[in-house]
Amino acid sequence: MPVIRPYKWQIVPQVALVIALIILGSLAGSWIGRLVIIRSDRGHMLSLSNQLLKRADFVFAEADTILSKANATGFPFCSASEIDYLRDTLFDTKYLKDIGRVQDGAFHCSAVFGSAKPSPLAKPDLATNDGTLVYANTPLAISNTTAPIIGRGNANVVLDPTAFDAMTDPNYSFGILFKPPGAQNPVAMFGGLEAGKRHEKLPEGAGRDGDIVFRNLCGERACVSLQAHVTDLEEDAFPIEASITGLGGTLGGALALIILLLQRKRLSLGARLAQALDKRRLTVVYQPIFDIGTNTPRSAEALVRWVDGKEAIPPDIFIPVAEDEGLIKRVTLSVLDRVLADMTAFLQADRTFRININISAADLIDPAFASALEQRLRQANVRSEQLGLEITERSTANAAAAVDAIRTLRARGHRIYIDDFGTGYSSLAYLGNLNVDGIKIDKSFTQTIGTGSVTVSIVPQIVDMARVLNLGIVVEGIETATQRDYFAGLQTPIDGQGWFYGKPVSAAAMQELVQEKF
Ligand SMILES: Nc1nc2c(ncn2[C@@H]2O[C@H](COP(=O)(O)O[C@H]3[C@@H](O)[C@H](n4cnc5c(=O)[nH]c(N)nc54)O[C@@H]3COP(=O)(O)O)[C@@H](O)[C@H]2O)c(=O)[nH]1
Repeated sequence: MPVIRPYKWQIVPQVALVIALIILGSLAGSWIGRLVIIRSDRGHMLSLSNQLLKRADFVFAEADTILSKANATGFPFCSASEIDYLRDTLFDTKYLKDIGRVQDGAFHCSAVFGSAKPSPLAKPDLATNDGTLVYANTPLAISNTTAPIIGRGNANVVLDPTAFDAMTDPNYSFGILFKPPGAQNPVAMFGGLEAGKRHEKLPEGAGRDGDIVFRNLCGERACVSLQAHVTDLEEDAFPIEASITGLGGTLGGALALIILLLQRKRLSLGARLAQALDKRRLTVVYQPIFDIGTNTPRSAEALVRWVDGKEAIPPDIFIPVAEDEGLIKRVTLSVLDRVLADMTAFLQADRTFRININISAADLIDPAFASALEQRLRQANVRSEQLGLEITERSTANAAAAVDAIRTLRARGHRIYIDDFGTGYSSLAYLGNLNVDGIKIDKSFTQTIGTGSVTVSIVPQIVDMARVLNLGIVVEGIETATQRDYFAGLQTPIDGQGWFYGKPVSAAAMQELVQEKF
């Protein structure tokens, strides 16, 4: 009987499972959330730095073009017509605030100021060999702001200090650096990051340094340095991470509930089976086994059936439950009881006929099993030779115990067959040591016959080896005449079982079929 534990001892592991899966789900969710966020941050940094670089290259290219134009206006220096020309030119630019004319280190006129009193130019932050002068942050006369200025020859241009404002992101700081041809180091012109500061590992690179993640990249005329504090990114991503963590926890909890429901269903199947056994509700059908050569029935396999209310529960489902719940020995004996109730008279009338029942590993190694069989058979006046036992390869895993048990059962007169042969791990040599009477070749081999499958090619080898080891052969799952003919052609005594000979039927129908064939 299954051990029924008190309710409180059943509930503790269930609650523990739910909590464990919620925690595991949350941890997995948090881990996935962080991965998603890191990936999305990386993607965002890459795209933002590319956009900034594109804009920077455009701004500096525009400055370069306009400087060339301003140096070659063709008008008299700072004349009204030159100033008009500069104004027209400025009007067409996108990121310039002014175009000025300079001479002998002094500013003379510009598009915005017109003609002015010459004023000396400040000291540039960078002067290159080709005469480019770079002013990173120059106070503007027309407003309180500062702006970057680039000069060359007798002209200079004021760059729009807001050129990158539309691209700012509160979580990221950037620096836009101008890299004139021939300059050793670029000069920071826009953005909060200044040239030469930590993390500006220019020219190229991306990575993490302490709390800071950075990405630096350079184009033709400009370099971009983009950085963010990991803590800011994490803070910003917190709602997403929390949602994914919550989702993970919920999925973990749902999984735990599904496991518990399935477990409960399985447990309740066990309880229902125990009840069916108490009320003797299991029945048996019989499938005849024929001598393929003579086409005569020699034995039959008893197959258990369980109809619970209106639901027919297949043995594939309830036998494993019976094995797990410690009910399998009761199932086996109840099958035997049913076989004896159905077949005793028939077996007494034909002492050569045999019924096979399926037994499990637990039956095989149970020292009381052989006696339980003997007692029932004696009472019914049925010979041990008339009850065959089918065991699976799995149930012989404990080889030493299996060998002993098989020896005992054979000594009492039972024939022992290895069922579903070929689906497990045992070789024919291993079967030689087990000392069984025969093998039942699994129906999966039979079904490949006539299909050209390579699996067919090992069937003759199995048959030959079985012959060498003096093992009886039963082929399962014969459904067609082609399959039957194939085995008949192997010129060795083989028994066959399958729908071709007859489906599993009631005891009365099976007896009728056998009597018809004799
Ligand atoms: N421990 C016990 N196991 C048992 C018992 N009764 C059955 N079983 C095992 O359950 C598995 C499924 O059995 P079942 O649904 O009864 O299927 C059997 C046949 O109906 C089926 N079969 C027979 N001929 C054919 C065929 O031509 N084609 C085809 N597709 N199927 C066919 O095969 C099953 C018989 O298999 P086997 O036992 O390997 O000979 C099954 O593993 C049973 O063993 C029980 O009382 N105790």
